[in-house]
Amino acid sequence: MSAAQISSTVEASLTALAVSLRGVTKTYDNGVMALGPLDLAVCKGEFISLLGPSGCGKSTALRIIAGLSAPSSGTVRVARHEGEVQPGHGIGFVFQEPTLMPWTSVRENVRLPLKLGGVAKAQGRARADEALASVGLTDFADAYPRELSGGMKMRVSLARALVTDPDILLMDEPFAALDEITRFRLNNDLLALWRALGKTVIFVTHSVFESVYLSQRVVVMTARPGRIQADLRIETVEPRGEEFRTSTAYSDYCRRVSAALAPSYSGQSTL
Ligand SMILES: Nc1ncnc2c1ncn2[C@@H]1O[C@H](COP(=O)(O)OP(=O)(O)OP(=O)(O)O)[C@@H](O)[C@H]1O
Repeated sequence: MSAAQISSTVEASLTALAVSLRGVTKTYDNGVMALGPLDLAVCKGEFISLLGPSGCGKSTALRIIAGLSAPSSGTVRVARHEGEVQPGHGIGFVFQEPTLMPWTSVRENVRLPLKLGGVAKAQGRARADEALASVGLTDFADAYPRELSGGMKMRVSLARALVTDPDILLMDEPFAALDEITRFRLNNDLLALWRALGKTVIFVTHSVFESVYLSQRVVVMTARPGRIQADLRIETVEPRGEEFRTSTAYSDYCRRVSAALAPSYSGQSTL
């Protein structure tokens, strides 16, 4: 292969990446070494889960990708469909807590990022309604957060993250506080949205089962400072559904991910 061919191959593989972290470390002001060095590459349109013991730096990694926190060293690259941008741009973030404003309607909660971005009210309301439709909450646009169940609040939070049409969705244990039936339903709805919208998703979870069910890749992190312990590809027939959740392939993957996680909790505690 000629030098020109090699360089165009390298360029093509870089443009296919949504997120790339190289040698990223994070040491907080209190001296806690939270992360790294962490190397992680996520392709455009990929759905990956980050799994690891409590305190290993999963949220820190998401915050760095979102541009909410600066790495102590290393490089972070984030790309939108049309090219590279600063960390934080073209990104939607869903937190574990829905963090809705209780004094205003569901529609106004979802419109907030557009309002902050200066989008005109009528246009913002139309886009908020579209985002609410995508999460099945059209009939609740005028409701107040106190009138919603936990699962519905999380759907609103997801709609608020989608309303700016980000290419990358960062999700930090979004379903951890929900009961199992609601969680399974939201897992299925999230997969349907991901297939329909073609977003890149980086999903933090403590659940081996959830990570295997949702992701194309499960990235297992070591105990703090978090590094990559294992990177497992989950290959199965798409679209996924209850057939996959109850299959032997699913339990085999869960066993493999659990085995990859074991060194993180069988060593000395860093909690
Ligand atoms: N702002 C901060 N200042 C100081 N230390 C911090 C800060 N944020 C996080 N840490 C520490 O950094 C480490 C990693 O935290 P982080 O929240 O990223 O881990 P995590 O893997 O997401 O944890 P969990 O799974 O419990 O949510 C922890 O030891 C935490 O106490």
